[in-house]
Amino acid sequence: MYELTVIVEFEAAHRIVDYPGKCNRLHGHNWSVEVNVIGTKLNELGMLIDFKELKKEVNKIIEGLDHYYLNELDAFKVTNPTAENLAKYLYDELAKSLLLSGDTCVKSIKIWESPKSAVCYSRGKENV
Ligand SMILES: Nc1nc2c(c(=O)[nH]1)N=C([C@H](O)[C@H](O)COP(=O)(O)OP(=O)(O)OP(=O)(O)O)CN2
Ligand SMILES: [Zn+2]
Repeated sequence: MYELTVIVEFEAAHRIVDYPGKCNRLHGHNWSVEVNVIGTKLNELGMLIDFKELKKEVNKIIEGLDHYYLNELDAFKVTNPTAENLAKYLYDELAKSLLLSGDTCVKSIKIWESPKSAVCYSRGKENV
């Protein structure tokens, strides 16, 4: 099994609606997103998936978040833009958009809200 990782970053503002504390107020983060893809079959170049291709797909999704107020986006108008919900959103969007061959699939999305706080989202293949 190969496990491949790319990391992308974006900046965005949010507020955690109904949070009993300061995170209820509008504030921003430099988010760091770690994408993990797994699989067993390498292509003719000896790659699971080209880092370049993977980053391109991740960045297409990130473009929709970068420098936005996340609570105003369709995905987070009702769902609180917590690190948990952002991780799942990124996982779902990437699983939809990524052209993967064989048994290659998105394993997990880990999103860092700060250098000390992160959430990792993953799920079994049966729920994809
Ligand atoms: N499980 C989660 N907990 C919290 C989330 C979250 O998304 N998932 N988010 C927040 C807030 O967004 C907040 O901005 C971050 O909280 P926190 O790390 O506590 O804030 P600071 O960076 O200011 O760290 P301090 O240790 O308080 O200085 C809260 N919790
Ligand atoms: Zn926050």
